Amino acid sequence: MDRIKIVGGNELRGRIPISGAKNAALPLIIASLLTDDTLTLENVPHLADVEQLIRILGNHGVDHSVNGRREKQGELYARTINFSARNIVDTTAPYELVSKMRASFWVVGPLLARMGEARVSLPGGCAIGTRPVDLFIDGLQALGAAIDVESGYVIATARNRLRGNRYVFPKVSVGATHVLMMAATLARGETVLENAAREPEVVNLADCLNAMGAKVSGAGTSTITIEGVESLSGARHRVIPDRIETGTYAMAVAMTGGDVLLEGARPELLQSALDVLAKTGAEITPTNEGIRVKRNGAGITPVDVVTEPFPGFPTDLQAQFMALMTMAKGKSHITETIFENRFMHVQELARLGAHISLSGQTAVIDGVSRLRGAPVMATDLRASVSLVIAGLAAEGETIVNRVYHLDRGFERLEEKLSNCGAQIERLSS
Ligand SMILES: CC(=O)N[C@H]1[C@@H](OP(=O)(O)OP(=O)(O)OC[C@H]2O[C@@H](n3ccc(=O)[nH]c3=O)[C@H](O)[C@@H]2O)O[C@H](CO)[C@@H](O)[C@@H]1O
Ligand SMILES: C=C(OP(=O)(O)O)C(=O)O
Repeated sequence: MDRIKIVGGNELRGRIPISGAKNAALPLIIASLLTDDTLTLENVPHLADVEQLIRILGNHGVDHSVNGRREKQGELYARTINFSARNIVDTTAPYELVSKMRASFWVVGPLLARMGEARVSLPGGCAIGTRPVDLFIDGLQALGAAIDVESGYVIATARNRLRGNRYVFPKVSVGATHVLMMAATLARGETVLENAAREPEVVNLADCLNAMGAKVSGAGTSTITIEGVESLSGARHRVIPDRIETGTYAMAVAMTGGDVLLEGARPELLQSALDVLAKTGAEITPTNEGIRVKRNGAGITPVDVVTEPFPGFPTDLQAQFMALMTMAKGKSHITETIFENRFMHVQELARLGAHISLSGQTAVIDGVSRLRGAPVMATDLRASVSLVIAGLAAEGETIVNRVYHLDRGFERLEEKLSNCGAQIERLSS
């Protein structure tokens, strides 16, 4: 299994190109199931989750072709991928494929809306909480679907087309918002989703659906209205830059010190996180090319954060921010409100010398003046990258095990960081 070796202590200086967002690309790829025309997606990142989803869609009969730029002998990046779901040959998404990734469950919406049936395994994904699917089931039932859960599969049918309805989410859910929005595009009549997720990825999906001929309004607010249409067409659409990757590298610079331009990053996608970073003492400057992050000399000021749905501080940056706070000049509190088990990085950061105690859903971090490298291991994607950030600032060598978590969500991580002066390499075994 591959590992990442980091020798910490170098400042980061240079430019980091921000990739297309994993969490935007995944629902957009799934939206290709809604039409028998070609959906062309630009700026699709090369990530394990994307490749896995393409395999899952292939199983349903979706063809794809890839174009992109190639750097040296490496993989294609900044890819444009054409998806064609002309013939859907199978409406079952099997356990072997779906159990590896949460978002693959979302095929349930388009398959049901277009084919009138879907049989989808209950999902897997990052081990950060129980992650039930009750809101998907409730919401699809509100649109007229009949749903059974049998032997680990959700079996959904809507023989006479889904029917538009009003559905109020009892809790904000990004995934359930994506799925109900996609399903409602082909339903009979109007659907109104209230207490919907307002994440930029929801807006990106709504824009794509509208380019395909859907009638979606209000995405980005908590009320989304969808007027169902008979069918959708093909379109060409661009994946937004990854706000979590942006925030991750911004926190890395805030931690190591230095000066980096995050190319192509868009500040409005992560304003709350940038505001918090500015309070820690980092200098954040939006430019025509992206976001410039700088920290020279001065130490890191402790700041308290609470994770919240967008536009609040994102749970997907909680672990990275905790890494930064381990070296702050004093005590900070981080409260996780989205997932009940998203503190797996705490004990690993402690291996590097961090002082963190847990009190329910709040971590209390007592900043230390230095971290020391150590072998560490993480159980999920963002926790893994928090260990990379800490390793970049720690003295000596850090080995991060279970790199496959990182490969799910960070494109060319070692290359992007080493181009800015980090000593980081992948050890293949
Ligand atoms: C691929 C992708 O985009 N993943 C993101 C998505 O995950 P995902 O879409 O899975 O997250 P949700 O927004 O659905 O989860 C929010 C909360 O709602 C709960 N819930 C969700 C659905 C449901 O049926 N019942 C229920 O109780 C979840 O357990 C969690 O406590 O949004 C999360 C919250 O911003 C991010 O951390 C993930 O990176
Ligand atoms: C939790 C994440 O992904 P997933 O929802 O696919 O598990 C993430 O991207 O941080």
